[in-house]
Amino acid sequence: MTKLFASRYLPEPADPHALSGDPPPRESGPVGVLLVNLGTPDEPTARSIRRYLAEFLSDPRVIEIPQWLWQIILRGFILTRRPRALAPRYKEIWLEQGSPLLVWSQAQAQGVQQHLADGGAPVQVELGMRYGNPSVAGAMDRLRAAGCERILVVPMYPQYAASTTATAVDCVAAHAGRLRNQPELRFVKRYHDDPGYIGALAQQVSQYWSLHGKPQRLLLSFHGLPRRTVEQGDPYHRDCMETAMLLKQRLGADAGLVHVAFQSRFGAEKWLEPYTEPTLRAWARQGITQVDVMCPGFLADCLETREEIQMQCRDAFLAEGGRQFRYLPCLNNDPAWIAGLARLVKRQLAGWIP
Ligand SMILES: C=CC1=C(C)c2cc3[nH]c(cc4nc(cc5[nH]c(cc1n2)c(C)c5CCC(=O)O)C(CCC(=O)O)=C4C)c(C)c3C=C
Ligand SMILES: [Fe+2]
Ligand SMILES: [Fe+2]
Repeated sequence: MTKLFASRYLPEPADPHALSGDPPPRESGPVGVLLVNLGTPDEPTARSIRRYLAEFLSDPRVIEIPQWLWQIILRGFILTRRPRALAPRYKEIWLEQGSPLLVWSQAQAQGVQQHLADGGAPVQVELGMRYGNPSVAGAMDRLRAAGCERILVVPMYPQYAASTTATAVDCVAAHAGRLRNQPELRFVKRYHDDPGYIGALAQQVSQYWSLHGKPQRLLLSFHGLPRRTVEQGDPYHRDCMETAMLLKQRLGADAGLVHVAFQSRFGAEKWLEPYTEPTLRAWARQGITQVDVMCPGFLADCLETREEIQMQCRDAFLAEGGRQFRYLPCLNNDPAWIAGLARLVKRQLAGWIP
């Protein structure tokens, strides 16, 4: 019977004491921490970008229109043009070690691992990408192979959204669904108000201002979402506004200095407003000449921050008469942020580590 059918589950490492009547005490492995980020192309080439976008944009959590219709549009129009248009934009931001999103996410995983190891916690940290490499399934398998019976999943999005956080949870659950011997799983939902996160953002801004002076306005640019998804119950907009309010409070900023906008609109539908680039253009036309822009929802610099904000939005602001556009980088490997993330992870591991 067993030889006739392949198992529907993935093979497990054999337990040498299975079926023994008197097994020795179990050896406890480390606790696993799985940081999940979005993913990025392997190379800044049209071919690699096409593979990435095909996976990303086929996720029904990201594009909610019926798949039969969407796949016609995606395969017939988007994947035939967009990858070639994006390749030079990715090339401009590519780092020696690879895509910035991957490089910074790896640095964050290593940094948290180091902090927890220094604190004596028996923890193994892995990075998994929702789309592309290194995959979530591969990262979970590495943790299982290291003996992790418990895994804390931390989506690398401080503000919860169905198209980012929930799809990361789905992806972990889908892999767990292929396992016979599942690990115990915990998921972090959001940390948009976490003191370590807000403190690291505030410190970055205030240090910059004490060195270079304040601008007329600081724009906090968050990734957008279709407005409809928020009307249907996605809590993302409120999370963003709460982050902005807390950051404003921590900065002790004067009224009118800090503003919020939403970037990276995709498609014809209405997205969350105000939109980042039109806001910057309008400000320049109204006579605002100095702006600082930061993207607090992105923990790592990537195409959407380096190219869309630092290059495209800068050009738009200057073209309309703006004089000084300063982009404040994402938290990346900022030591205050890495320490804050390690504290957050430790808190979430309560009961799992001493
Ligand atoms: C089309 C729908 C999209 C939704 C909804 C969306 C939400 C969303 N995305 C991020 C973070 C990132 N997005 C990135 C790139 C990117 N995003 C979309 C589309 C949606 N995003 C596309 C098509 C792309 C690829 C680039 C492009 O074609 O314009 C990235 C950068 C990846 C990189 O390689 O550098 C990030 C990060 C969030 C946080 C979010 C919802 C809150
Ligand atoms: Fe996006
Ligand atoms: Fe974009």
